[in-house]
Parts: sequence; structure tokens; C-alpha cells
Amino acid sequence: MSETIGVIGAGAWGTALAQVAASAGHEVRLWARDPALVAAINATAENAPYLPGIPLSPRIRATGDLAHVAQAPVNLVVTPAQAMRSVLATLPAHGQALVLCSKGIEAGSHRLMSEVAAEEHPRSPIAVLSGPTFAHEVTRGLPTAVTLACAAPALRAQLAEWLATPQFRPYASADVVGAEIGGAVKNVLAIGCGVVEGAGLGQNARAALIARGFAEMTRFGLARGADAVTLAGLSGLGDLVLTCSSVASRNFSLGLGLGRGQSAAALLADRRTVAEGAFTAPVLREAAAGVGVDMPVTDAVCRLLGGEAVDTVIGDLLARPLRDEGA
Ligand SMILES: NC(=O)C1=CN([C@@H]2O[C@H](COP(=O)(O)OP(=O)(O)OC[C@H]3O[C@@H](n4cnc5c(N)ncnc54)[C@H](O)[C@@H]3O)[C@@H](O)[C@H]2O)C=CC1
Ligand SMILES: O=C(CO)COP(=O)(O)O
Repeated sequence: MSETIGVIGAGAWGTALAQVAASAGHEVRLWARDPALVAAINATAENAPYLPGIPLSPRIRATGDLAHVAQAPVNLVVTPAQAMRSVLATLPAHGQALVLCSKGIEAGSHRLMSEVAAEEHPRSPIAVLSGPTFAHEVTRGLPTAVTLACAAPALRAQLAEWLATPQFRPYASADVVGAEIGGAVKNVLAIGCGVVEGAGLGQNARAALIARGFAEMTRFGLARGADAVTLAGLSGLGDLVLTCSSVASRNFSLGLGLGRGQSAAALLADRRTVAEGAFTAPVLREAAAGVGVDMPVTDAVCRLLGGEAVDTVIGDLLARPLRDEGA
């Protein structure tokens, strides 16, 4: 059945999801905060700054008017995580379903995106869409599977059906918190894997970092109420493996630069698109300390982002007291 779907945030991922929704037969209202980008998308059917060379569906109309997008029964929210609250605060509320697609944890409050959304839109049902999904592959129609998490069984089935296409396969889940934590934590770990690559530390080290990183993702997730099955699924382990394996990842490529000796400030100043892990890392370190969870890889990534030398940080990681693998 054809619906109107609102997409809030016209970066790479918001635009890719708009294309998925259009391919599934829906009319899409795509909100961008930059009026020049709105005009360019509508004039050229392309989002050249974020997804160059991808012809967008005629079912997608860009708009700068959040009220227009809010009228849709479903709004996909795809801003950078740290902008989520301010954008939701200005989004007119009428109980529309909010599908959160950003990966991060709010600085200061340590709130997950679903907690931010519940505070700003208490009448809206909340869902989370997350998983191993490079935007440029999704827009090329390559096969992709995601976790679509929502506490309400009827709504999660409905959303999965609305967003499914022959190439885009949502798996429904009741575990909103688990789906969010996987996506937020894997971005931090991907920076670490990029450092390993950039510093030439080898494939053994990368595999060890993925496995030990997954162990700390699981510890933190369980402490925040996630289900271990979700963490081992598409939005956790699946996305961790993708993001830790490819220079197409902005987080991995940030780490690559750090591993080669460049500074975080220079690397971040140089890019237009968001590397969420750089923002999430210090927030995650604080949040983990708050629930008494040990996250040595996250701590190492924070130190590297803060400018400490790779040799020192990796040396300290390896010199920690030996421990049981399951501890
Ligand atoms: N690019 C990808 O392949 C994927 C990205 N994500 C997540 O989706 C979220 C968005 O990422 P992308 O679209 O890739 O980022 P992007 O860097 O391509 O675009 C970000 C967009 O947000 C806008 N923006 C920045 N600050 C804003 C603010 N304060 N208020 C409103 N809009 C603002 C920018 O103008 C831009 O249009 C992130 O949390 C990311 O982790 C999730 C899955 C895949
Ligand atoms: O979340 C993503 C893939 O699932 C995109 O990863 P990057 O933000 O590291 O590019």
C-alpha cells in the first residue's frame, strides 16, 4: 500500500532511505535544513554533495518545511545523533511514528536516540532502523538487510512491510535498545580498526579488536538492558564487521588517518560528512563508567582521538593484566 513517508535529514543515509521508501512505492518528503540543497535536489533529482551520481526517484520531493514532513504518518529521522534533539524539538508532533536511523548517544545526558525521542515526542511510537548499510550500496540497489526494532508488534510488522523492497530486507525485533547500542558502539570500534590498519598492526590485531570490541559492546549493551541476540545480529555484530572492514566507512577511514599519524582535529576539519564515532567515543566512555562497565578499546580510541601516540596506547592495551576471555 502506498503511503507518504517523511525523511528528516538529507545527508547520505537520509537520501538513501528516501530512495528505498520511493522504491517501495511511497511518496517521500525529504527534509534538508539547507535551502540550497532543497532547491538543488528538486531541480536535478540528485543529492550531489552527499550521493553524487545517483538519480533520485521522482517520488522524492525535498522540502525545508518540517511541518510538511510531519504530516506523514511515519517520519524517518536521519540527522547526526547530536542534532537529533534540536531537530525533534522543532518537529510538529501529532503522534506520527518516528523511525530513528542515526547511530550515536547524546552527549551530556548519555541518552540513546529512542530516549531523546520519547522525551521530545511522548505521544509518538518509536522504532529504530539499524544494521550494516553503506548508503552508497543501498542506493545502487545492492542487497541489504537491517534490524527494524519497535516494542509494538503490529507497528514493527507494518513498518517492515512498508520499507521492504526486493533488495532491502528488514528483520523485525522488539529490542529497541539493543538495536541502538550496536550501531552506536560499532562506530567507535571502527575507528580503532582503522588505526590498526593505518599503523600496519596486521590482520590478527584487527580480528582481535573486532572480537574484544564485540565483547565490550555486549557488556555495555547488557548493562543498558539490551538483548544479547540483538547484539549478535545485524545491528550489532553485522554492522561491526562491515564498518571494521572497509575504507568506505567514515569511522574506519578516520582511524586510518590517526594510525598514520595525522591528528584528529586535522582529519575532522577536512571532511564534510559525519564520523559519528568521534562524537560517541567520549560519551560512551562516560556512559560505561556510569554503569560500571570496563571498555578498554573505547578508552583507547578516546586517547587516540585526544592525540596520544599509537604506540603508547596500543602498548598500554596489550599490557593490561591477563584475564579470562569470558570475564
Ligand atoms: N552514511 C551511511 O552509510 C549511514 C549512516 N548512518 C547514520 O545516519 C546518520 C546520518 O548520517 P549521514 O546521512 O551519513 O550523514 P551525512 O554527513 O551524509 O549528512 C548529515 C546531514 O545532516 C545535516 N545536519 C548536520 N547537522 C545538522 C543539524 N544540526 N540539524 C539538522 N541537520 C543537520 C547535514 O547538513 C547533512 O545533510 C548518522 O548517525 C550515521 O551514523 C546509518 C547507516 C548508514
Ligand atoms: O553505519 C554505517 C554502515 O552501517 C556507515 O558507517 P560510517 O558512518 O562509518 O561510514
